Amino acid sequence: MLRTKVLSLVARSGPSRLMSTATKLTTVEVNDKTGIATLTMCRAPVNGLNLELLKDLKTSIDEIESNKSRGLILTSSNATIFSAGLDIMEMYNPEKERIRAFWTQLQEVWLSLYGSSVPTAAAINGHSPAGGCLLATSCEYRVMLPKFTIGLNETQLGIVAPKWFMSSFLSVLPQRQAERALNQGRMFSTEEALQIGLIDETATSKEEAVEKCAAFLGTFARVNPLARALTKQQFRAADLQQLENERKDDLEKFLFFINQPAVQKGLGIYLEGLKKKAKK
Ligand SMILES: CCCCC/C=C/C(=O)SCCNC(=O)CCNC(=O)[C@H](O)C(C)(C)COP(=O)(O)OP(=O)(O)OC[C@H]1O[C@@H](n2cnc3c(N)ncnc32)[C@H](O)[C@@H]1OP(=O)(O)O
Repeated sequence: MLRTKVLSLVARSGPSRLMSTATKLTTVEVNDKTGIATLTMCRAPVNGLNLELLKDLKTSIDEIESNKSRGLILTSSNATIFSAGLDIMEMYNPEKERIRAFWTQLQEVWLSLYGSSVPTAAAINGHSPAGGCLLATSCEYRVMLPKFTIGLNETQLGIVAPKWFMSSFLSVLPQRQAERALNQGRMFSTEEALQIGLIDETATSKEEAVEKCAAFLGTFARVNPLARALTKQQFRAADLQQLENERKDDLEKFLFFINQPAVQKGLGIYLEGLKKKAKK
């Protein structure tokens, strides 16, 4: 399943250029006028975060970082789903080595995105549960389309969001709201998310969401990039350092938890429910 990723400038058309195509689980397009990179997740059917998509995300974020883009907009090629979160198939009856690689890669993606020196925004053009919400809340700004849902619903699956998922959530919501939402595994509608402050703006189309994200990123045009990046990173340093310090421990805790028979049983039932719903 491992593939080689070719990183190069592969196409130039109009005002934007495609930076990476490679495996096609992510694409990166840079607007030549604004210098803003749009990172699009494109793993059918629901942008489930499996090992390969996580690898592509990490490579693309690093690429955007090293190309000194003026900003990063994260979005999805799916018309109704931003990301369905972690691919549950990675965690259900897992293969020993692969699940280690999977969790390690998820940690890598979070460290890169949450700690990115480039300003970040999410154009949330579809549902965004759990890991999808983690990606969105790791960005600095969120614009969402109506009639979708976002939240950390882990407790609904009988699993527990790790500390660093909470860190991203807490960088957006006040502690009281975050704690209640996580305990309930609550999914917010677009309108509710706006009201509570989980998202910053709404938009009626993906194009408008991307434009609004670009306008937010444009507010940094006159700010010294180094000063801005260091300020952002200082705000996030404690959260990032905590995971850096506890990475091995976090992995072992995850493995222990996910391999509990009761957790496996719960995931099996949840998956069954998803599949039944999809067939209807
Ligand atoms: C112990 C450590 C905890 C770690 C923290 C965990 C974080 C996570 O991210 S766990 C994953 C949580 N995600 C969810 O609960 C989302 C579940 N999915 C949905 O709610 C919906 O699928 C949807 C709202 C995202 C999209 O709905 P819809 O457009 O109606 O699509 P379908 O439900 O019909 O799904 C199509 C297809 O995709 C499969 N699928 C959906 N989500 C996942 C997923 N997260 N992982 C794996 N597979 C998923 C679904 O089963 C359907 O499959 P088929 O039946 O084979 O078509």
